[in-house]
Amino acid sequence: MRVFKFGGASVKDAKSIQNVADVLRNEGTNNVLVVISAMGKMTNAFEKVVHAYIKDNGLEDALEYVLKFHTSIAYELFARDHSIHEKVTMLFGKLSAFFAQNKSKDYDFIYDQIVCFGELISTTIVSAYFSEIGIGNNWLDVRDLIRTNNTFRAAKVDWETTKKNINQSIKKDELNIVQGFISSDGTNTTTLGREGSDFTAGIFAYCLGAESVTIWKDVDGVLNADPRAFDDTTLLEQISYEEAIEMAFYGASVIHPKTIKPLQNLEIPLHVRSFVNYEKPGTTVSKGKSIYPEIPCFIVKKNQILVSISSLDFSFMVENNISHIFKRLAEYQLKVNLIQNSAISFSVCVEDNFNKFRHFLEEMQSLYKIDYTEGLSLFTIRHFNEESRKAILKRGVSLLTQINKETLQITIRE
Ligand SMILES: Nc1ncnc2c1ncn2[C@@H]1O[C@H](COP(=O)(O)OP(=O)(O)O)[C@@H](O)[C@H]1O
Ligand SMILES: N[C@@H](CC(=O)OP(=O)(O)O)C(=O)O
Repeated sequence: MRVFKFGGASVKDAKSIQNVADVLRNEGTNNVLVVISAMGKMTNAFEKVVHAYIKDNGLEDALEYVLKFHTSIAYELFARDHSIHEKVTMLFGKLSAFFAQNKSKDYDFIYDQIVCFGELISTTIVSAYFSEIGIGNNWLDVRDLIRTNNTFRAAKVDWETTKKNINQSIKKDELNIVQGFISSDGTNTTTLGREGSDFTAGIFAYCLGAESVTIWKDVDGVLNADPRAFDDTTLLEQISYEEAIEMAFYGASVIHPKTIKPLQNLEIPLHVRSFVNYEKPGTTVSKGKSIYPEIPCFIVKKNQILVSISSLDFSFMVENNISHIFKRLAEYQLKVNLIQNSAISFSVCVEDNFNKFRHFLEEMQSLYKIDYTEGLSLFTIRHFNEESRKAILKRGVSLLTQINKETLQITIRE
């Protein structure tokens, strides 16, 4: 069986959904399982519904936006009297029923019960469209298949139950359609973490012992840099699982990091291909050659804060105070991207995704001498050479550099 994953960008409007059908016709639909994400940026839009519901402010507008988005796509794809419109209305009815019945104040629980509708609606529309144009398919509710614990928004997979469920339900000689990102603890909906649909594809491939996984993208494959941040990019034809994990670790946003391990365990090749130029082979991630062509790869992380911490009495920064600092960094959910230590100062480059840096600072300033610079970019170059290093240094003032065997990292004020 082949597993395909179509992300939000591939189903962002009616035309894109028609294009997905073209891709499948070209690839063949027998013995295929398709994982589909919410359309376009709909998960972000459903997050706004969550905030509005919790704050009890603006819920109607937030809902109206997602409803209009989906209904207009459905009206473009189907006749006015098609049963899909009723199905979409029913799904929104289920969401309203949740608002009416919910008594929980647990943010993460509420989040999962709401955002899951992005994937439920997208797969319902895509499945109906495929049926309409003669592509028979088997729509499945992935919540009956992927079993997790109840850590809402970051659920952990129960692999044994999931494998059993999947192998009992998937029709191997048909086109199966499932939702990415969402799952269940047996009672309630859970989610696997933002951008988790790639991981869903990895879960299915592992449980089915699939022949391959293909992630269909709006780019030709894995490039040596994000084309949104770099002008000249080159397609990587082949990378190893380890290289893909390294790239994801440093922040390349092209493949979700959790996807690789289950595939590597069974040596299932992962293809990253273009849903626009679908005749092209794209990138293959598999066992073997680390990277081909062997060129420097660039990863950039914006909005970094470089913090330099030294003791107030000029004593050395050693185990006891560094361990204390790390404990606090974890408590304030500051993501550490780079660490450098010298005798009296300890530097970290962090990301403040939860707006907690100010609180961290307040606490630390009473204990240590702190210098910090905000608004930096952290550039990582895998397989660096002198030319690539110079190219990055041209982008601004370098504040901190670190070199590992294959990897150069530079914090820059652009
Ligand atoms: N190294 C890279 N190679 C290819 N694309 C990359 C890379 N790094 C970042 N990207 C970006 O990832 C985008 C595709 O991811 P995304 O929009 O999240 O797709 P999806 O809708 O499938 O989740 C590309 O348009 C590209 O801008
Ligand atoms: N819709 C979810 C899951 C996902 O993976 O989406 P995408 O494939 O569009 O990145 C999200 O946006 O987080």
